[in-house]
Amino acid sequence: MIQSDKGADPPDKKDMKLSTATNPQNGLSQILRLVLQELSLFYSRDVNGVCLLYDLLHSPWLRALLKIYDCLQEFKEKKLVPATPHAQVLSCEALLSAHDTIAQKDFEPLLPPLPDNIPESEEAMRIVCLVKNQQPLGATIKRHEMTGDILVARVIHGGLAERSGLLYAGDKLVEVNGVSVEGLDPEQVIHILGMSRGTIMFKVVPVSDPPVNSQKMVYVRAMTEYWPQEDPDIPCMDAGLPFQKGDILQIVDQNDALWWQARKISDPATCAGLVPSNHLLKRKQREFWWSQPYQPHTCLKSTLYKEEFVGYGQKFFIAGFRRSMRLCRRKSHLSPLHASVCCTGGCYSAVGAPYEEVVRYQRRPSDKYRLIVLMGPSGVGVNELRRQLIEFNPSHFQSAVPHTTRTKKSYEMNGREYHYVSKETFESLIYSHRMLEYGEYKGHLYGTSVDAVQTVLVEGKICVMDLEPQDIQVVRTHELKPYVIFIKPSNMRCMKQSRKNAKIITDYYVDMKFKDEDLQEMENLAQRMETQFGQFFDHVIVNDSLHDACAQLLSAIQKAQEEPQWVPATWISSDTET
Ligand SMILES: Nc1ncnc2c1ncn2[C@@H]1O[C@H](COP(=O)(O)OP(=O)(O)OP(=O)(O)O)[C@@H](O)[C@H]1O
Repeated sequence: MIQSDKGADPPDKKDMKLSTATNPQNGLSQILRLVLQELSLFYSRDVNGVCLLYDLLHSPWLRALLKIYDCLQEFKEKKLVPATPHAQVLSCEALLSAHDTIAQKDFEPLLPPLPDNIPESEEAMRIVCLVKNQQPLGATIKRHEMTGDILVARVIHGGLAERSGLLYAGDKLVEVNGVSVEGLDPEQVIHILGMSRGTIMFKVVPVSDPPVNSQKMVYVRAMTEYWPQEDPDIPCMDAGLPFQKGDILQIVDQNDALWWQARKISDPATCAGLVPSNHLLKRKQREFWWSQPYQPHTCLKSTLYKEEFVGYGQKFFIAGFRRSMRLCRRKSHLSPLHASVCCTGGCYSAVGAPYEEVVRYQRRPSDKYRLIVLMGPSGVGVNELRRQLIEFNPSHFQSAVPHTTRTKKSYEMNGREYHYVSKETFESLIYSHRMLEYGEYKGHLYGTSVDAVQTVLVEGKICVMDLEPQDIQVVRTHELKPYVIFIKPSNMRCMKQSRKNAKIITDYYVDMKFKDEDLQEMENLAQRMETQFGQFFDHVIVNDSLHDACAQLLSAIQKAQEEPQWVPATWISSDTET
C-alpha cells in the first residue's frame, strides 16, 4: 500500500513550490526521482487489484506530474505570435514617417493663404466645434445692450463648454452651425442650438482678455432656500441651482457680483449652477422672503402650581431636569429681559446672512468634546432621550448644572440641582453674555451658563443640553462647537401608538396623558422649527421607537466627536487650539 510507504512521502506542497521557484530544474528532477522510487514498489504487486488502481490514482506524484503537464500545455497556448511577420519593420517605418511629417511641417488640411489686404479693423475669428451629448452645453448667452451683439454671458464650471477650454465669457457669437446670428434674439440662437444634433460649430470673435478664475474654492452652508423657477431675476432659469436650508455648497466662481456659480457637495459630479451672490440673496430675502417669525409653544397657562421633582426617582441624580427649569425654558422667549439682551447680543434675526462659510473640522483626541445640543417641540422626548443617554453612561455623558435665583430648599445642595445665585449675579451673567439660555418662571430666573457647560467639558465628558431654537445662535461659538440634533415626532398614527402611556409636563397638571391636539400641536411646531431653524440642524432623529431613537442618538454623537464635520469657518480661524 502506498499509505504505508512513509519513507517515500513527497516533500510537502509548500516546500515544493518554494524549491521550484528558486530552481525549476531541482523541483522537476525531485518529482521524477520520486516517481521512479514509487514505481519500483509497484513491480511486485497484483496488477488486477482494485487497491492498486486506487493507490495509483491517489498518489501525490501522479498529481504532481499532471500539474506539470497542465503548466506545459498552458505555456504552449500562451505563446505570443506576432500579428504579421513584418510587424517590427512596419512600426519602425510608421515612426520615421511621423517624424518626417513633423520635421517638414507637412500638415493637412492646407489652408488658403491669408489675403494681403486685410484691413486693420478685421476681427480674428475662432471656430469651435463641440460634440453635443446628453449634458447641457454649459454656457449662457446675452445680447449686448448697445451693439446688439450676441455674447457668451458665462461659461458654467464643469460643463461641456468649460471643459473644451475654447469658449469664454465675453466671446462674440458670429455663426452657429453656419447660420449668422446677426440681428437674432438670444432665444432664437437657443432654438438653433436646440435643433442641432451631433456636432455644433460656433464661429466666435474671441474676447480680448479671457477672464481668469483665480479665486479659491469656498464652501458655504445655505441659511435659506432658493428656487430658481420662482425667481424672475435669474439670468438663465435652466442654469439655476436650487438649494435648501442647510445644504453645503461649493462656490466655484464669484467673478460676477450678482450671480455666483456653485455646486452641491452632495452632488459633486454635476456641473455648477447659478446662485444669487451673498449680497443679492440678502436683498431678495428682505424683499420677498420674510418668513413668519417662529412662535414657540404658548398654550400652557399657569393655574395650579405643584412642584414636581423631575430629576429624582432615577438611579442617581441628574441635574437640569427640574420641572420648573423645563417650563421656564419654554417661556424664555416671552421674558422682557431676554428680549432686551438678545437684541443687543446679536441674536439670529429672520434676515441673517444667507450663506455661512464652512470648513471641515475633525476633533483631535486631545480637544475637548463638542457640546451636544438636543432640540425639538415640547413633549417630543428631548428630555427622555437626554436622560437615557446619561443613564447609559454617566461617566461619559453629563448635563450642565443650571443657575437659579430662587432660594435653595432644605433637601437641595448648591451645585447639584442648581447654582443658587442672587438676581444681580444672574443678570450680570446675562449682560456679559455668559448665559446660554435663561428665562423667568414664577418670578425667578433660571438658566444655563457657559461656565457650567465648560465645567463638564473640561472634565473630559460630553455635555448634553436641551435648548429652545431661538437660543441656538448664542451657543454657536468656537468655544463650544455645538453639534445640534433635532428630535422630530413621527406621523400622528405612529405617535398615537407609541405615546399611549407617555406623560406630558404642564404647569397645571402632572402626569397628564397626550391628547390628539397635543400630538397635532407637536407636529405643527416641529414643522415650524424645521422651516425656520433647519439650517442649524447637523442631524435629525425621528423619535418613534425610543429604543431606536436612543441608538441613533448614540451613533450620531459618536460621529460628531470622531468624524470630520462641516462647521462655520469662524470657529476654526479664531480657534487658538487648532
Ligand atoms: N419614543 C417614545 N416612545 C414613548 N414615549 C416617549 C418616547 N419619547 C418620549 N416619550 C415620553 O413622552 C413624554 C414626554 O417626553 P419628554 O418629557 O422627554 O418631552 P420633552 O421633549 O423633553 O418636552 P418638554 O421639554 O416639554 O418636557 C415622557 O413621558 C416620555 O417618557
